[in-house]
Amino acid sequence: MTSPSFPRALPTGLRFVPLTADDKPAVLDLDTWAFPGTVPVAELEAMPFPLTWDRSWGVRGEDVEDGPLLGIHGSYPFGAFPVPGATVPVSGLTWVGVHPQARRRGILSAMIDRHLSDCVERGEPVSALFAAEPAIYGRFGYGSAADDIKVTLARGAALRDVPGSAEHTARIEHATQDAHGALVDTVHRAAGSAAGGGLGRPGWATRQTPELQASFWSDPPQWRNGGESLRILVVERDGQPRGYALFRRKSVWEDAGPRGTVHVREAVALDAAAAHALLSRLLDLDLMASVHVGMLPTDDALLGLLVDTRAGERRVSDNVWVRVVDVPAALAARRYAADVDVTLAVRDERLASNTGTWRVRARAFEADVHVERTQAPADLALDVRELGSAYLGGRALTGLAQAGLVDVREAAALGRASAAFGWPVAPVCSWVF
Ligand SMILES: CC(=O)SCCNC(=O)CCNC(=O)[C@H](O)C(C)(C)COP(=O)(O)OP(=O)(O)OC[C@H]1O[C@@H](n2cnc3c(N)ncnc32)[C@H](O)[C@@H]1OP(=O)(O)O
Repeated sequence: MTSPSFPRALPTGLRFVPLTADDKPAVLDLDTWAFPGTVPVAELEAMPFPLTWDRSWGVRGEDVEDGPLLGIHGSYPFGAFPVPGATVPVSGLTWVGVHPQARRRGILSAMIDRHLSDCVERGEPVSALFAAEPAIYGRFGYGSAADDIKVTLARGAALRDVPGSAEHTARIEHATQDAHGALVDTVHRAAGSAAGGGLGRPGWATRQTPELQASFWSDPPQWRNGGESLRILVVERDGQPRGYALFRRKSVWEDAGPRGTVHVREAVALDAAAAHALLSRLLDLDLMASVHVGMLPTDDALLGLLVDTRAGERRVSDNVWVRVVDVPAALAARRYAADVDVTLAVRDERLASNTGTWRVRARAFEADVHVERTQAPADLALDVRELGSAYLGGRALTGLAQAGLVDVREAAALGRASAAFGWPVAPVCSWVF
């Protein structure tokens, strides 16, 4: 891989500084400037911290030895991030913040170039993120690559019968990393790789570092939003865990009586019977009137269990965004859902080594993928942002073309390429990084 051609420099008078654990108070201070909140920095300092320090950068004045930071960003090392039919090293961009007094001077632009350059150096052909605001990242070549569904169901919402559900036992416990970390990890990974009969769910990132694990499981009262401490519902069959839901209940009392709410942070099941066993119990908790389940894939089993397919309120949100950093490496690393032989003219304003026409050849679902630069005419032309949108198989090239985001030069190629770049399992990440 080659270095980015146009790394943008920081505004005059500013410099990048590598961050260490000693910078934690300054990082938290900047973060609370960027993301206003009510929890004092001193209390945040006592909480587990998710960043990997040697992948984290700050921005300071050139003549300031330490003191306040003006910008920060970091990345998580997702060494095995699921993409269609494979895993790829992905750099999860995170904790991006710029002090309000320093905004719109180009600090983020320089931080992104630094990040992309770090990805290139580390051999991470793809970067992914959750976007705070959708208007920010497209200009840097990130494309929205997946959706998730948040659903609110009334207590007792009717579910279809599923054979085998009654054979599950359930336990409800205080959720802790010590007691449940290994179980949750095992079931979470298994659900990702078993999806689609073993095709795997793209985007299904696992919490790969000890820092991410500790942060995921920490449950400080300040983050509970009036709810109880974190609980876990585990459903088991023949003594083996088959699904879990991490949740908290929130008491609400109105004149008419109890109207409590159940907030499910992550619900994962290995098959339809386990999903039924899980959801039927969540929908039957005393004193609760509704159940909010967040960050489900658009093809999730829980949604398919409802008798009334219009039951509840559903909200679709953008989930992970993808930035292809190294086009040939990224395209060769995934598999394709149909035989394909297509030429793509890719534009990338930040990483010139990606710009050009690429021929992609693959057989359906096979690992033997060929990607090479070509002088042949392009069938389709697109920005690297749209390539990122299509990369996990969740956004059809046909739809992007209809929106004018893919330029179709060879009409017959569009449908074939779209079928190949798609994937039978909807991409999603079940937690925000
Ligand atoms: C992966 C994550 O961590 S997501 C979290 C992102 N962080 C936040 O949302 C916290 C609050 N916001 C901030 O900290 C800052 O405003 C940031 C990080 C979003 C932007 O930082 P800045 O240093 O102001 O960005 P910068 O000056 O480099 O702007 C680059 C371009 O993006 C545009 N831009 C930046 N932020 C936004 C935004 N929120 N909405 C729309 N456009 C934006 C700028 O207008 C500029 O456009 P131009 O190139 O046409 O002039």
